[in-house]
Amino acid sequence: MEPKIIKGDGGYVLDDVPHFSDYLPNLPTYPNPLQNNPSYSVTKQYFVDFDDTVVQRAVQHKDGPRGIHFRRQGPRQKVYFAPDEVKACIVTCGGLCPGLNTVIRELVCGLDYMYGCKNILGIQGGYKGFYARNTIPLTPKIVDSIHKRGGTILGSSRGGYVTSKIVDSIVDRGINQVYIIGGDGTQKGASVIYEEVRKRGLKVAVVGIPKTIDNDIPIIDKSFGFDTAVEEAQRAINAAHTEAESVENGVGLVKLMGRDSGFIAMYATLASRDVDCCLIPESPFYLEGPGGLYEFVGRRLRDNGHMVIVIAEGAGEKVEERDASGNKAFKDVGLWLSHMIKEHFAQIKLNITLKYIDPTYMIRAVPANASDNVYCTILAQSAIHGAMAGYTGCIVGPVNGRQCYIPFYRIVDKPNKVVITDRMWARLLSSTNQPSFMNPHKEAFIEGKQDEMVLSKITAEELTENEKSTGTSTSSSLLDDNHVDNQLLTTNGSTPLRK
Ligand SMILES: Nc1ncnc2c1ncn2[C@@H]1O[C@H](COP(=O)(O)OP(=O)(O)O)[C@@H](O)[C@H]1O
Ligand SMILES: O=P(O)(O)OC[C@H]1O[C@](O)(COP(=O)(O)O)[C@@H](O)[C@@H]1O
Ligand SMILES: [Mg+2]
Repeated sequence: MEPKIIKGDGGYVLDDVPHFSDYLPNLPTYPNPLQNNPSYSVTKQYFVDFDDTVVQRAVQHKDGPRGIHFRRQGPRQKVYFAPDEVKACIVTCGGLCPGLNTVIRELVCGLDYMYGCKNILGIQGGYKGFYARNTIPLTPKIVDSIHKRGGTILGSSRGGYVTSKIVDSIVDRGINQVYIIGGDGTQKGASVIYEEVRKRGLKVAVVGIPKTIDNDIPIIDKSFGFDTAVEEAQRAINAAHTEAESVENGVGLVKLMGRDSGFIAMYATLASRDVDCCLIPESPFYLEGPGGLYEFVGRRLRDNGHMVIVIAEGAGEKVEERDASGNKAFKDVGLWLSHMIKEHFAQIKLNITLKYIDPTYMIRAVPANASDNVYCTILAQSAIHGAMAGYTGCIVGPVNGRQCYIPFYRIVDKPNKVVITDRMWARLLSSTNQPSFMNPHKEAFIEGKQDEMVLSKITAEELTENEKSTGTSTSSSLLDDNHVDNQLLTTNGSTPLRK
């Protein structure tokens, strides 16, 4: 996908999204029907100015370039579809996520109530449903109360992506608006569907709505369902804490989702304050020796009598196999860590009681909470406004709190990960006061990663790279934090921990 870059004064760059007019000149346009809708026409500012854009980086310097911007979402004065011309379809792909049904509901209701489009199809069972299943009609009545249920009424799947068959099905069914709800894998597929649609010269808008509890979609502030998942994870952490504090030397261990990105574990830890140690894929850890996990567990048990550990599923694990979409599939890291901790303390003859809680699917199978429901509504309406206005080849999502249209190529490039040299991870370390495992003199050895020894030492070049990619300059303060951590852990219990 060729980037569509528009440059302006002072280093202004608009990373624009594709539009029908890029490859289909002279299409007819129509006045936006919202102009006659009493709910909107009284709001003079309702239509978005063509030039409205949103800056990617909120923090700016006096003499710095204005930087990258994205096109602001919202209804335009002109639309590229007459209401009865629209044949829309909705598909949900990948793992479940709180809010999927809300997005489906709001797409159906928004298309009907705002633009008078009544021809809407549900594709069942993810991408393969385009060519292997029948569609179902969707109306506001059918979707009226689905937001109260978890999951997706359309069903979902991994794998089964065949571009030509999907686009053939779009053409055969006369579909001209495709709403694709899914995570990073899904949006990669959506991007290829857009390319094929464009190659065939079709007037079909392809718009993605990013979904994933992992929060691994870059550029956007966060993905829908993430908040709900973090909230639901609190119940597991509370249970682990209650169990741990009720016995002598109690250890509660909670495993949360997060294949490559530890956002759920990090935010659930920050929200809870009962967690003593959070382990995520981005931050290698080691068990033995000074600054290692065993030492820290021993210390917390001595000081507090109990402790809680949260571990993300992808933390320090060896990839066992791949799922149908090609994603990493792991052995249970929680079981492995439970076993290792129990064995270690048995060996040093300290009686501990460890309770392992795995709420994996519980945190994503629930309906969306209030804030995610609002977020899903905004995303669905933004997607509709964009497709009606002729935008395509993009996702919708918030950047610095403002909804934008972001070209596919921007988000399929590189997954969003916790940057351990960034302030948020530093906040977590200050909140739990756990070791950073950044001992510059030690290799972080992770059981199961023998083939892929992970070095905990972060090199100067890596820090500089991180600064470049995040625009932060926390590295030196973090190295200081790390220094303090190591001091705390090598004083053999004599230095009081902050907690
Ligand atoms: N690189 C890719 N190109 C095309 N389709 C893909 C790609 N990666 C994943 N998909 C398809 O997208 C769908 C969902 O992907 P998956 O990774 O399982 O979930 P998610 O979208 O939530 O990350 C699957 O049907 C999968 O086959
Ligand atoms: O067992 P499943 O359905 O493959 O789901 C497990 C995966 O789902 C996730 O929560 C989210 O995955 P996607 O967003 O890629 O669908 C991962 O963290 C986890 O590894
Ligand atoms: Mg994914």
